[in-house]
Amino acid sequence: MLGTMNLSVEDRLQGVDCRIEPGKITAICGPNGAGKSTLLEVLAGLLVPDGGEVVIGEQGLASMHPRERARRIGYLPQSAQIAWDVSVRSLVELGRMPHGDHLAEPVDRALAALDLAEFSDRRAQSLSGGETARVLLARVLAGEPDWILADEPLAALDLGHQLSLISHLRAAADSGCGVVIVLHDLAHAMNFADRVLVLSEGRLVATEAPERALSEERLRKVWGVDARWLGEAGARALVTS
Ligand SMILES: Nc1ncnc2c1ncn2[C@@H]1O[C@H](COP(=O)(O)OP(=O)(O)OP(=O)(O)O)[C@@H](O)[C@H]1O
Repeated sequence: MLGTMNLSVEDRLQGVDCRIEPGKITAICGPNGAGKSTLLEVLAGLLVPDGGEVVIGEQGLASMHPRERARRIGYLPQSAQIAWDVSVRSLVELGRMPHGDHLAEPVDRALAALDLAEFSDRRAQSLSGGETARVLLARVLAGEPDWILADEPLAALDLGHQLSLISHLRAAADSGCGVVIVLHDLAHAMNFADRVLVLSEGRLVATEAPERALSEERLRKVWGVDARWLGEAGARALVTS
């Protein structure tokens, strides 16, 4: 379990209590500035809250050794860029650093999962935005963390790679990993997440199954949008009119 108790960060998050389960995909949704990235950074241990705490299993995140934290949590920031002039494979291998080993198998698996085997020898800095996003996620997967925390991982991907990425995140969740993703695309959250946390102005206003968390009434209240869900469970589309 990854959870927070009475978390606060300046005027960005207030009194956030959440409990996130392993083996599931949890989406964090909310309007711009609601505090989604802030919550993810705090969950990853990259931002120290002003109040409250983050717990992972039975342990407070603050008391965990940084190497242990890096082994347990793989974090993918929003719009990340690659600063090193190295090959794609070398970059993905950096995911093994917290383990202090050079195991090839998890690196090969991560490269294959993200359709990157043919890019292995390319210079990482020569990739397109979407390819870069896939390489950075492959680095996270190569570390085989218990938790994957990803901020808008679908944003730079074309539709085919979005769906492929979602299926790999689902496979990670099915193998017991807890997957937490910030998503602006509410249809993706509705169709692919097991739980949805909704943030509004720094407060958590829902932690529920997607159908309830993203009800039409909540879209009106939180996003200020009149929209309707069409289609069947698992294949919903959001229309505005
Ligand atoms: N480093 C920072 N210092 C102070 N305030 C910040 C900082 N980063 C973000 N904020 C503010 O905190 C609030 C929450 O920001 P955050 O990035 O968590 O929102 P978000 O929900 O992820 O937004 P978006 O959908 O636009 O990415 C915003 O009002 C933002 O301006």
